[in-house]
Amino acid sequence: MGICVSSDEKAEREKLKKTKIIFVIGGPGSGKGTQCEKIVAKYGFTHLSTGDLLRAEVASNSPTGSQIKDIMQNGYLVPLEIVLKLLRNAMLQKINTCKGFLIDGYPREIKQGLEFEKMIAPPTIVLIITCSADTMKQRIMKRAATSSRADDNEATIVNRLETYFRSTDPIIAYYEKRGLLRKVPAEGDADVVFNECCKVIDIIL
Ligand SMILES: Nc1ccn([C@@H]2O[C@H](COP(=O)(O)OP(=O)(O)OP(=O)(O)O)[C@@H](O)[C@H]2O)c(=O)n1
Ligand SMILES: Nc1nc2c(ncn2[C@@H]2O[C@H](COP(=O)(O)OP(=O)(O)O)[C@@H](O)[C@H]2O)c(=O)[nH]1
Ligand SMILES: [Mg+2]
Repeated sequence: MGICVSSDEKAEREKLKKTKIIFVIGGPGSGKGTQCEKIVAKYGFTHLSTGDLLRAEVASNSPTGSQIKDIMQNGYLVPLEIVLKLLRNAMLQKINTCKGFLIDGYPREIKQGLEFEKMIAPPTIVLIITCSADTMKQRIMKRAATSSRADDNEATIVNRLETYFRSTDPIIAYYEKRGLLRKVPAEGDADVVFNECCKVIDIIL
């Protein structure tokens, strides 16, 4: 028996396939959010941070929110169906007006990336922002002073870094092999990092 796909759904899929999609990955505190903000200002892309979508879900006190609250507070990964559903809905809300998507903090494991391709579309490129664990730690501790994020504390940072380093090597290898990976070193000043991001983005426009 064939699967019935409505014409609306087909149209949605087609639109998503035509849109530019940039995955922005990098460790906690590497500067993903900062660079995305700059990219939005220059290129008019739509920025969707998976972390922000999940935090909004927790703040809404929905059943899903209470299911994921502790996972996030401890720095572990949320089940991928939950992340993907929130992401797809957010993309569909913007699909008619957006010039392209920056998907910040996604994928966290290869499986998240594969499911995204099945449900949505392949990414145009994968931008990885890289700096040392020490730099990430310092940046998060600085952000912690003003962020009021439940996971911006020393104990959770250790877990977040561990989760990141454990899952990222396979992601890098996977997208590198497909020729989609673009590496931007991020030890320096945010404006210098942005210059490098622009070089990568200008090529896909
Ligand atoms: N694709 C994603 C994105 C986020 N998370 C969960 O949401 C938390 C916060 O994600 P994010 O805001 O992206 O935080 P960090 O990776 O720590 O990055 P940063 O603080 O640098 O933005 C993660 O620790 C994880 O529990 C997840 O499970 N899957
Ligand atoms: N020196 C420097 N600091 C940065 C850079 N990018 C971000 N920061 C700082 O590091 C902290 C974390 O940045 P954020 O964009 O939230 O990183 P994310 O966790 O990867 O989204 C913020 O307080 C920023 O001010 C950078 O390129 N250079
Ligand atoms: Mg962020």
